[in-house]
Amino acid sequence: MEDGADFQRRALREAFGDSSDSDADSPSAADSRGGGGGGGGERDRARWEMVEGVKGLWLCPNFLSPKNQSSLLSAVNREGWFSDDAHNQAMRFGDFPEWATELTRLVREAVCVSEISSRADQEACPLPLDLLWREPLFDQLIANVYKPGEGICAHVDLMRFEDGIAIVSLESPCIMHFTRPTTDMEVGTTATLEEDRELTKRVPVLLTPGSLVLMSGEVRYLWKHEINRKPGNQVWEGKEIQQGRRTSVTLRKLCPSPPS
Ligand SMILES: O=C(O)CCC(=O)C(=O)O
Ligand SMILES: [Fe+2]
Repeated sequence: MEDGADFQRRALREAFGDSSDSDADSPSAADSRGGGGGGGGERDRARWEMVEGVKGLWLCPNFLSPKNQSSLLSAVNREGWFSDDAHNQAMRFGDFPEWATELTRLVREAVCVSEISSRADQEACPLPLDLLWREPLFDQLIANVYKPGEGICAHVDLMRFEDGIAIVSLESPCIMHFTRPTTDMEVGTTATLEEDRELTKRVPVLLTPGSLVLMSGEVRYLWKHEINRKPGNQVWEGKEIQQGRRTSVTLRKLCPSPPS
């Protein structure tokens, strides 16, 4: 029997259908993934990987096709936020530019029309359904531009944002590290401080251009994330990643403000 989640997935798939009302400047559902060619309604499903050991962390490496990555990058650049070198971060609250509304729609679609990697629990969903169907899904965006060597310190996103955070990566690939500090309960359960430190988990995740990360629950509230692009810290499968400029778009939802 079809359960509620199956129904919602199917309904959304039908709603998006294979329409291809693509706008040259905004990523469109019709060719958001795959090789970026052809149109004709052919599109790969979003392929999701559950990051082992980090509850609530999901990676979709094929979220945007190369063509859609360049459309999104042009749309971000056209905002003029980064036209002078001194600026490397821009934020928008509430009123999203059209491309960000479209990007939000694509995130929802990628969760609904998806393929879960066989290692993951097939029932698992990259975003809990109550978050997936909230309106709006996101109302705050940050665009970040990083020069080679630049990154972001380990942090948990501010509590003024709700659960359910998305990060879209463009241009240079990078490794994001997730760390979960030892909880008070765990401290002292090992014989030595050295062993205590071992309990601190550190998980690297490769963010390739066009990928999407979703964080909810434990990873959003209990884990820190960090990008350290100083030499020696971006090593994947034994090789140092060649660094170029990296742009990211982070989408979040503000918590309702307390009544005044
Ligand atoms: O640039 C990124 O990939 C992450 C940005 C981030 O974590 C943040 O702005 O809170
Ligand atoms: Fe963050």
